[in-house]
Amino acid sequence: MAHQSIFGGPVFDMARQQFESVADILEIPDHERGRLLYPKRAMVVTCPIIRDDGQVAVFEGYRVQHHLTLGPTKGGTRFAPNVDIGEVAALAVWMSWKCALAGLPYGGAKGGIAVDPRLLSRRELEILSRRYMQEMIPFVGPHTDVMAPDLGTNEQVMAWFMDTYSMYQGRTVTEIVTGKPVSTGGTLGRRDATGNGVAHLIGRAMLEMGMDPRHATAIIQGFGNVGSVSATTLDRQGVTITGISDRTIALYDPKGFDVEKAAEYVAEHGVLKGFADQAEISPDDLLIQPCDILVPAAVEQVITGKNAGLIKCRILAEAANGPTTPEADAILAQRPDVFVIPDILCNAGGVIVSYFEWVQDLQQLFWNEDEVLERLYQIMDRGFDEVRRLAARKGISNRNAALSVGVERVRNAKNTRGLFP
Ligand SMILES: NC(=O)C1=CN([C@@H]2O[C@H](COP(=O)(O)OP(=O)(O)OC[C@H]3O[C@@H](n4cnc5c(N)ncnc54)[C@H](O)[C@@H]3O)[C@@H](O)[C@H]2O)C=CC1
Ligand SMILES: O=C(O)CCC(=O)C(=O)O
Repeated sequence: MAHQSIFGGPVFDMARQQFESVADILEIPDHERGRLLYPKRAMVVTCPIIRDDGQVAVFEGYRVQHHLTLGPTKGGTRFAPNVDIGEVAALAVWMSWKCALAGLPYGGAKGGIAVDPRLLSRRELEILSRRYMQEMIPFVGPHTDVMAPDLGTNEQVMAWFMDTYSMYQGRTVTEIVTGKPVSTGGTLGRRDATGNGVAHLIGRAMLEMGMDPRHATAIIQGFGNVGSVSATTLDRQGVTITGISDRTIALYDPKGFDVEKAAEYVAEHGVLKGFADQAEISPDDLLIQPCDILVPAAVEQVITGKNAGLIKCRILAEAANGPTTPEADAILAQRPDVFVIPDILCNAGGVIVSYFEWVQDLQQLFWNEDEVLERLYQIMDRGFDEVRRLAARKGISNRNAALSVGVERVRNAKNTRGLFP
């Protein structure tokens, strides 16, 4: 970039550093780098709503479309208090490499509203969701940009997005968002897809390392959609879940937790606090307890230069986007005892099944759950094999291998289309 970009901040800086490392490995010339890294389009909207007490509150919303070279852009929408344009841009960049690694015909996008959804009533949440989609209408479309759930959003929010867009069009447009309830054009298998995919690839890593799930322990940070499904799926495979946490509490018990019960508790109370408070541990300490599998499934930048040397897992399965900083990566590069399943590979199950949902909505032809799962695992296995082969051949980390495949696919498509696609 010839001038200071508006895309900055610690999370975008991470995406930029990762990209530069991989661009060096791939020997991408300088003149191609800015075009590959910086987002194509970004939108900032102001969403006013009338609160239940009659006061007007104003929230800022964002949507960043990273590249449109391979098809529409795709990615989730995040409702969280500290969302900003830099974070959303980084998440959009990661979506691009993730979709390309999985071979999906999409560029990456991400959106969000700077709001704590837990502080809104259901009515306020609905109005804000609808207002955000209304503001985004000129910017999105089933062949332009297709939203999905992310941190702080869920199937219900997707249903409101779809309904708002459809009312504007005067017809039902289910293919405008994915991650919808099955009753309104959603696909079987999407709700559990990300966590299922995470558990599937942990299974692949355990197989490669000769580990028996029945003798393995796991610690999961974050107990929302992705964390709770990863935990319950691993539990069903025989893994003992010795640590769980959310934003309210971290719990550790070497004997293991009944994670089905924990999920029921969270479904009823919204948070883990109160579930097994006698096992409370500090959130920082949870991450450095001995375990075979550590699954960050919450927010960015939790494995850092400070704790990367202290974590005691054999598998680090990045269910969250961007949980590991470049400083931590440098430390992990000196730790062959830790097998990293990088985020763009590990959590790709969500967008892969979103792609299936979009295809089904476009065709109005719906698949059964076995078909969804079979195709999901096929794509995830292909990605895992590709990453492991490239990492071995080039002697690079799994993260650099995964990013190399994604970045190179986008680069090839851009170069084949020409300079101004
Ligand atoms: N929902 C999806 O399909 C996908 C989500 N992801 C990523 O997975 C991660 C989690 O997303 P979801 O489960 O959908 O969100 P969610 O909103 O359903 O759950 C988030 C969980 O993390 C906890 N949490 C938040 N801040 C925390 C902190 N500082 N420490 C510990 N726990 C914290 C929350 O209390 C909650 O339990 C995010 O990084 C998201 O980008 C990635 C791919 C797809
Ligand atoms: O399902 C999707 O389209 C995107 C999910 C997502 O936001 C992610 O993979 O980070």
